[in-house]
Amino acid sequence: MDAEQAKARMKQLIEEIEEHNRLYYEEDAPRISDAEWDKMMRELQDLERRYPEWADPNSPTQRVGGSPRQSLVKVVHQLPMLSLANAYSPEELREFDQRVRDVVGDSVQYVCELKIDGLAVSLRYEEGKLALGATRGDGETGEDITANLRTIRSLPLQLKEPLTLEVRGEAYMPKQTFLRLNEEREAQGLPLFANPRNAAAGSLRQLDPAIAAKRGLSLIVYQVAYIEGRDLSTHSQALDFARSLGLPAVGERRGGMSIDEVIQYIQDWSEKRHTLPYATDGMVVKVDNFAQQQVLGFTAKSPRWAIAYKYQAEQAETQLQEIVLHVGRTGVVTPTAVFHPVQLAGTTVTRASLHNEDIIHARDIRVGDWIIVQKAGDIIPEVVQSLPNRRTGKEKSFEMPAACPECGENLHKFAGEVAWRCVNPNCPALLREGLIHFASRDAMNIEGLGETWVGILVQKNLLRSLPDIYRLQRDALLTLERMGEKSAEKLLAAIERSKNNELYRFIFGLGIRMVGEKAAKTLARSFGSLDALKNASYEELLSLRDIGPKMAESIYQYFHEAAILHMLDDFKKLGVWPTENHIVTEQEQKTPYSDKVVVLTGTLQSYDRAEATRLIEQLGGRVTSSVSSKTDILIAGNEAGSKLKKAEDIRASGKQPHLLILNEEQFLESIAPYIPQTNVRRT
Ligand SMILES: NC(=O)c1ccc[n+]([C@@H]2O[C@H](COP(=O)([O-])OP(=O)(O)OC[C@H]3O[C@@H](n4cnc5c(N)ncnc54)[C@H](O)[C@@H]3O)[C@@H](O)[C@H]2O)c1
Ligand SMILES: [Zn+2]
Repeated sequence: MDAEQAKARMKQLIEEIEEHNRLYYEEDAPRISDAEWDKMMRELQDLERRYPEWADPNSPTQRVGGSPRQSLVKVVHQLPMLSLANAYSPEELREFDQRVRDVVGDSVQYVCELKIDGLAVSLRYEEGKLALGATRGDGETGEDITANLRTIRSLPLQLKEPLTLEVRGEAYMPKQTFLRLNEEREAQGLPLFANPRNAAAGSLRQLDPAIAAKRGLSLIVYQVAYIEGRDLSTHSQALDFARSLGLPAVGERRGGMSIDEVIQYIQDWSEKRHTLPYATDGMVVKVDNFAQQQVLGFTAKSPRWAIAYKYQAEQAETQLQEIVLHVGRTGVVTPTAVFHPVQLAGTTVTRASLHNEDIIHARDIRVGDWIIVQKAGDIIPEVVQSLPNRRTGKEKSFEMPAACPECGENLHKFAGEVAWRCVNPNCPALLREGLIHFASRDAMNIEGLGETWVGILVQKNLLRSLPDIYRLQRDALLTLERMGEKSAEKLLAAIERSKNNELYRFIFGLGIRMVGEKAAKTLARSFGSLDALKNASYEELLSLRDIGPKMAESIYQYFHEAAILHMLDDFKKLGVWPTENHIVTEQEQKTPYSDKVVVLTGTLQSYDRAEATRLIEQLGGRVTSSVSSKTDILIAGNEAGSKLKKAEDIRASGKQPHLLILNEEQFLESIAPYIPQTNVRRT
């Protein structure tokens, strides 16, 4: 490669890496595997080393993470939050050790800690109380996620001593929780998270703490950045002290090691780590002594006193036996690879989702092929590639059938989608999955009506639609094998009880495409009844908080389908027609903002400008940008300046004596009765 080619390649790599960083750090939805990303990054680092004259000072090799999300309040870190340099082999660890000893001498001792795959957060306690929690962001500026972090049970809100300090840690989603979350999302037809790290990041970086609270996140503290009035001399000591204060300091750790011992320790954990409840992707090696750390210092991107050893994703070769198809609740037909059992990251694996037809063809995967499988993020099995040179000629290319494997109707592919769907509303697969979802805990919560009984009841023709649940009779149930008197009564009682459910549960249970629990709550609160929701226009739907054009379209279409309207009639006749008690609509209820002219100034901690604007508009107000005698309400956040002054002047001058000036707290109070409860705090 000549210099010109190298220059072009570097530019191309930077562009690609930046796009993937955006998807990964800002959207929490990576499109390539970590291994692929690491490879690009290494190539770029290598080129920059060989052609320093072309190296871009703003290259992703010189920067940490991504930009903070616009909708969240930004936090400037008092001490920057950095990334870690990586090592992929014992040789690279020895090189690291050499660099360290060149600077601080041979007395150095290392601490090793398992590297949990989550997201870095910084936590500030003031006089023992949790005061601020933030994401890493770009290392300099992160996002305020205090409200979400408060919902993590392993995190103390109050330390055992009233100290002011800052610690860093990894917020993560345990493996089981992650798998369950993705199962739920799949059932709801929502996009899946690629790995626990993205799931944890996605949960913490959104605006509703109620959602974070439900996501079962956990946290481990791996660094004490600062403690007021304490002299600690080693990292190990600092973590022990953090633990004594009640902080969940990292437990899988060992100190006092030479580099040989470090390499052995890493080896010892390479298999054992799979038995931990959380996903790990490496081992962090740190110089223990703070004075030595200080001498070593930092690069722009990472400390020179630490390095992350990354474990290779475990891979295995096996033979693909068949590709089976599963029809989900939304009708999406997903191909799954079934192969000879292999051991991967501590479990026996026999299947892996192939996601869709395009992926199968892009990776040229044929039935009968030898394939390489691995666990992505060491959790979800995936087929990496086929091994074409081991083919015998008997392998068969996969072809998506034209008809649904469950009902035989033609499958459809919608514009812009890669998935094939069964759109037959009477497809037994759709019916079965739909019933399971309707009865599930977060929807109508009908205890006893799980996968097994739904399967049986559908098979026996006792359930042919959702409303059929409310037509089940005791006698019919008792004809079923393994259904005793007691269970039948319990089931019928649970069904009866569900008639009194909140409206949102019913809306969520309907399984409208893209409508998750949160959107269902918004719809319930905004429309108050199914009759109103049924008749909502596309524009009305679109005007709601959290509902974008695609979702609005999906809801609108749903309620304009004859079969659906027929089904809703059925529900109504059966007395299943929940309504919302606290309806909020502009027409029915005047709010403090109805017909008011409102100006926002300064920064609010709870909402960004766009959101606050939308809220006020939903409550009937009109938001303008400048203060005048027509202004009715001024909402003044932190650092409110000239507009606040002008409003005070106008009020004092008598031109608009009723001009109301609210600080953030008063603003929150004024809107609280009209928005869904979001202040979920542990008690
Ligand atoms: N697939 C993609 O598109 C894509 C894009 C960008 C980044 N990535 C992945 O992200 C990685 C880079 O991200 P990064 O900069 O966050 O680096 P990193 O995750 O490799 O290492 C730094 C992080 O490790 C974490 N950590 C866990 N345990 C720790 C401990 N005991 N001590 C110190 N830190 C600990 C901290 O959160 C710290 O910020 C890449 O290796 C790549 O795998 C993937
Ligand atoms: Zn079908």
